[in-house]
Amino acid sequence: MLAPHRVASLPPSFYYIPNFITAEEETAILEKIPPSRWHTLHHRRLQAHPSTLSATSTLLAAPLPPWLLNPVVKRLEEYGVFSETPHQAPNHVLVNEYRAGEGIMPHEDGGAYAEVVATVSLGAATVLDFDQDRDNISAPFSRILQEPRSLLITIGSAYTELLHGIASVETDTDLNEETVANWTLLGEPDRFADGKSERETRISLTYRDVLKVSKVGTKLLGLGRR
Ligand SMILES: O=C(O)CCC(=O)C(=O)O
Ligand SMILES: [Fe+2]
Repeated sequence: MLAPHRVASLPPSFYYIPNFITAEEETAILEKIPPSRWHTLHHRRLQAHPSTLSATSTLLAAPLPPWLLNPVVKRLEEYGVFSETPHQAPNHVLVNEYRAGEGIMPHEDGGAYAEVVATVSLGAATVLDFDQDRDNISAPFSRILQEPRSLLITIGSAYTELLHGIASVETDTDLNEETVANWTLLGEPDRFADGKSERETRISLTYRDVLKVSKVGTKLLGLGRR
């Protein structure tokens, strides 16, 4: 079921699904994001559900909130996205908010998670850059354009071995079939016909399966929520 969505030009395995959720579902999720849970960083805000991982990259077992489960996790199940990870389902979601002009420095994600990452984009489009080494971050090895309501799935070592980042720009430029790996999979390529995409506030939901889960203490200490 995922095969038609494979980004053909890229190793190891990227899949891009435009309109993974509807505009109504997008609005409903955006309205449910709890304002009290934001951690403010230099150039973005983020929140982790059900909680931030411990220093040993362990997750305290707790369910994801309903607004993160429905419809996204149900639909991921239909596509079998997490069917081969240790818990056969995502157990952790990072919510990142970027305003126009904000991004995330090129980084690798480390080994806390199974090698399946599913990212839902809300609110606005952005461009994710992939690079093979830190000395060459000005010329991305590959770029993926993520439209609002789309799903990007990365399977394999891409997130742990490739640097990925989002440039801190107000406008993404030079977008075309040659420079954007998922161009032929876009839902509305005509919107980018002039090669440009203006940034607006984008919220991403990054679904992952954390490998180490601790069931101890969640009930006893009431730590399930943070
Ligand atoms: O917002 C995104 O799409 C990327 C987020 C990311 O790379 C991360 O949180 O590690
Ligand atoms: Fe990352």
